[in-house]
Amino acid sequence: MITTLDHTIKEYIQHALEEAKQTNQSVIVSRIKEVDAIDPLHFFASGEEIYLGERFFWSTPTADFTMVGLGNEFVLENENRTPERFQKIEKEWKRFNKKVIADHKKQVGTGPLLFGGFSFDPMKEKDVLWEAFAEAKFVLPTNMLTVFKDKTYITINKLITPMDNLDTCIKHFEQVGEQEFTLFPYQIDCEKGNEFASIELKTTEWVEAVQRATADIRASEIDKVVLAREVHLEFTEKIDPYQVVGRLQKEQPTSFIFEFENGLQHFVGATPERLIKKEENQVLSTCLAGSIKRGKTKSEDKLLGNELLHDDKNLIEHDIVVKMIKDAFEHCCFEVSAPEAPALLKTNNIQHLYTPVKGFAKNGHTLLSMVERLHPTPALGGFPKEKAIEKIRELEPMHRGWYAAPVGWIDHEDNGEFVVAIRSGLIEGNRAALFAGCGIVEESDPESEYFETKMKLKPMLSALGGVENE
Ligand SMILES: C=C(O[C@H]1C=CC=C(C(=O)O)[C@@H]1O)C(=O)O
Ligand SMILES: [Mg+2]
Repeated sequence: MITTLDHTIKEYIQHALEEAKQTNQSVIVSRIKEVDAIDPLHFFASGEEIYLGERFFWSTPTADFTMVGLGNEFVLENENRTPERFQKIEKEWKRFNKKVIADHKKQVGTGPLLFGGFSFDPMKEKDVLWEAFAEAKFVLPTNMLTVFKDKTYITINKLITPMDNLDTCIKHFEQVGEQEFTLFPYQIDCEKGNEFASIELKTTEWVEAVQRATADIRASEIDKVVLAREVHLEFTEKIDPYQVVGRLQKEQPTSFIFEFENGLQHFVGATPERLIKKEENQVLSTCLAGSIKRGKTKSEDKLLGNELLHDDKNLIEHDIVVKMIKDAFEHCCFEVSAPEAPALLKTNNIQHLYTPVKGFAKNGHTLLSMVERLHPTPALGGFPKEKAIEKIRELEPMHRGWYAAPVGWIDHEDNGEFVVAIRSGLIEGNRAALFAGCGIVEESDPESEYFETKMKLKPMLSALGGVENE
């Protein structure tokens, strides 16, 4: 389906091209259209032929906000091993002049925006699994679907360079009519499970690492450290990414679902943990740490929740996170507020202690500067921050890559949202590596922490086809 651009849009593109030529700087032109409802998973699948390896999927809890990107119009990435990796993305993004053509009033999450993420620890030597993932990588999607409540939008982006010619630019916007995406006949079978061939658990090394960590905490080297383990799975057939995302959406409605394609590898997960959300100068973070299983009945579930709310070990684990996030907010926000005591946040497989922290960003404190300050919170790293990261490097028998690191989006007005990429896995062909970690404090018992990682692996295991024996 080819849409014909009307006169004013053509003129708009022409002006952008003239500007690019005059200033010798590329200009981003972003055309947003409100359209009839499109199913996000179908839109995602419709990009398979042309955009495989260059797609992303994002939805917030209860799926009231979903974004799907198809095609990398351009990529900003760096291998900086210092905090500069955050600033560099922000600086490069700000450098582009952005022009927005819209036929409706402004809607956050449409128009020019970057989607991507960072690695957990850029100082850790790369390993084979994560070799292709940069320390920071963000993409401007060529086509993007945004669904907010009952409204659906399509954004088409183009990086117009001084070398471009007008006809190709106009064609770019003409060729991608929203109709094409609705007609894709893909059927997503969320019921069908994958048949799994083998599983590698790496249990012993991890339990030993937890024992060493508790000894170091007792020796007052550190207050808390989060240690993670990985599980490797192999299936008899290629894993279907739509099935995984579809099942995560269905089974984890209280989590953020994310999928980021990096060539043949897909980093995917369902995390309940928001790192930061910024809308104008309003900012919101969540402290999520301290865990217990779900009950089999309503009353057992309630009892377990109450036990968690009063459990000293879990409260210590949680309070360390609240203190750090509040301190970070005090530095860059005014009117910082948080409830006195944690509440419960329940996902399908686990319940957590939960404290939201709110504030208003002071002038000059941008979304990525706050991501930099917060990462990693003690829910993913530990406390004190630098010592905890060193401990993880020393004790953890794996490479985290993008696991437990910030993944999310940022628009051209510094609005956006980042989560921490936990309850996640890296998928390639018929293989998956899944990750789960636990906050280790002085009172931690390796056996119960191991059990906790098993609960945290369940969302991804189930989405992959319901392997029960992990
Ligand atoms: C590090 C993970 O979870 C963190 C988030 C919530 C609760 C946690 C805990 O109770 O240990 C962890 O700090 C993970 O799921 O891999
Ligand atoms: Mg825990």
